[in-house]
Amino acid sequence: MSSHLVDECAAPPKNCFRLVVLGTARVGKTAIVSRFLFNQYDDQYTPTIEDFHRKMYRIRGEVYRLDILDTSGVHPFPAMRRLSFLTGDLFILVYSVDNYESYMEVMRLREQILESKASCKTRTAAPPMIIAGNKADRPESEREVLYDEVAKWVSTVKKCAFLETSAKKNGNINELFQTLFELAKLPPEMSPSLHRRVSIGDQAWEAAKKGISFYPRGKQDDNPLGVVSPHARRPSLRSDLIEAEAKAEQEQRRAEKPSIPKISSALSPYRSQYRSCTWMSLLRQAFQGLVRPAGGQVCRLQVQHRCYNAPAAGHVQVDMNSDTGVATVRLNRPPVNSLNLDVLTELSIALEKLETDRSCRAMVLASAVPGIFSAGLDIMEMYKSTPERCVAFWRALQDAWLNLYGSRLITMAAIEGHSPAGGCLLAMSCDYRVMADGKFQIGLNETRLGIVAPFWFTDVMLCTIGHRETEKALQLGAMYSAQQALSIGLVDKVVPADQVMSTVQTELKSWLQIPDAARVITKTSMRKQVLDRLSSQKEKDAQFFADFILRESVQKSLGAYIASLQKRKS
Ligand SMILES: CCCCC/C=C\CCCC/C=C/C(=O)SCCNC(=O)CCNC(=O)[C@H](O)C(C)(C)COP(=O)(O)OP(=O)(O)OC[C@H]1O[C@@H](n2cnc3c(N)ncnc32)[C@H](O)[C@@H]1OP(=O)(O)O
Repeated sequence: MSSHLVDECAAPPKNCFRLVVLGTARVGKTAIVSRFLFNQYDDQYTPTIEDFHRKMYRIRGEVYRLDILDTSGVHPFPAMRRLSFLTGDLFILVYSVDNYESYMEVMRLREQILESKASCKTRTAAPPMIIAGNKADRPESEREVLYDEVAKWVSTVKKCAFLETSAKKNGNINELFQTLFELAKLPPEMSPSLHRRVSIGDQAWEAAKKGISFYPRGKQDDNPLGVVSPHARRPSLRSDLIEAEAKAEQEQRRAEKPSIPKISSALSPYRSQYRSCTWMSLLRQAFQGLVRPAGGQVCRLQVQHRCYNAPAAGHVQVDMNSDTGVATVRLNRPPVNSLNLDVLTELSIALEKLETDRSCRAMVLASAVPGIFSAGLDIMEMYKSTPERCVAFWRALQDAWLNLYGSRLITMAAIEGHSPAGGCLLAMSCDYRVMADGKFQIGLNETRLGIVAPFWFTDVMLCTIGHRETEKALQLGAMYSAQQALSIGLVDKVVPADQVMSTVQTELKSWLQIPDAARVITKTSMRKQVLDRLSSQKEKDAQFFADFILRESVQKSLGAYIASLQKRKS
């Protein structure tokens, strides 16, 4: 490696770290990051959705990479938030000294991070954290959080430090990072005052990436230096997972755990259990601690790299048209787009990303599998499962639905095939539905499986077709043809299969003419009650689902239904 090369790719995994900054809105998270990276302070408050920064260092001949995730204070995106907990190596939790509630949120955040890390069995439980009591420049009369109270609490928690800071006055910002880096055993030179900041233009950065020295010819400079990447883009979920897995391997090696089974043999038994799961999805589940490989041991990761390098799973394909601001999201899990934990997680994240993409105004939900919109929830997720997996699965469904039903975007369902149960829920949760005429069916058929549609499925159907039709539809587990669905208002338009997409595009034109703000306020006010009803009892609902679905009688019904599906086929 050239001693002068500061290349994003040149940092070995052991030298790559992700710092996640969390806290409620308006506590100064972005201001702290901005001080650290650019020594700048902006008095204007602009809410952050999620900002990503990358700083590269060259320290004692080695290249280091620090990624910084500056998160949203209001957290409407639970999947993204959980991912930030899982992928963070070190954390800054920020509260404002004039806001006691923001301090309480910091205490909650710490618990949630530890919970996430503990659920991911390949990671160590307590990552290094520092608590920042920001806005310490505020007059004492406005102070709501006492220094001593926080110091006392922090003294009782592991791998945690505390400082009061002022991003505005640049008070203790350097110390904040220095203390955190020390706690995390990172090179002290990563602190702002201990390296030379290199301001680098795009061209120079490109030169550096090609290995061309950006120092004057012949001049040697071995002092530590740091450069903020001008092109930092948040890595994809897939890259996040690859990196997190690589880290987990390192941690494990460090812990010198003996006799780790090879992943290929360790995970083999699960391939029959989770039909048509890809290796990628199994790995993800293993990473989430939801699948325990044979012998209950943690998997070897060298092999995982090979698996990740295989074609991406891509159960949810997103195609963003930046000219029109319309994204097309296609479910892609042949043969029937059944919704398992993996698909639901991918869907949630895709929706969250579109939600934060300011250029996106509308979304078409469709299928990449001919003849199927979605066969609903993956029955295999509910059959002979464990309570923990059931809860995780249900949470993923809740999140995906909350993101879809609560989306600010214009959402349209292009139903080009069958759409039972969970598939019908997804379609009903959009603003408009176009369905293909012919043999395809749609409806909430849960009772036919011996299960019961949860209250939020019912609520959405009530809002779509009214009380009387819902009552009949749910009790009978009715499946409707496209024409029948049109007659009760379950879909808005029926057209020949090859015209579904073009009809959606035509309909979208009139929706796109409405000013977004007025439309979003209207949509929110219409949907808020239904969304709030689930949001306020997510955990209770997840637990209830797990208890219900694992009942012996329900399992028996599901078993019989699975057999009937297979019999019908043969
Ligand atoms: C008191 C309050 C209670 C609170 C909560 C309690 C309970 C929770 C309720 C949960 C709500 C549930 C929602 C759901 O979504 S349940 C899923 C319901 N879905 C279905 O019933 C669809 C069943 N499938 C079909 O009807 C057909 O497959 C089709 C969608 C019409 C497509 O037909 P076709 O193209 O002929 O395909 P095949 O039938 O041959 O299927 C291909 C293979 O796929 C398997 N399959 C089908 N659907 C599912 C599914 N949903 N999950 C998993 N696997 C599925 C099918 O068995 C075939 O497999 P094989 O090739 O191995 O035989």
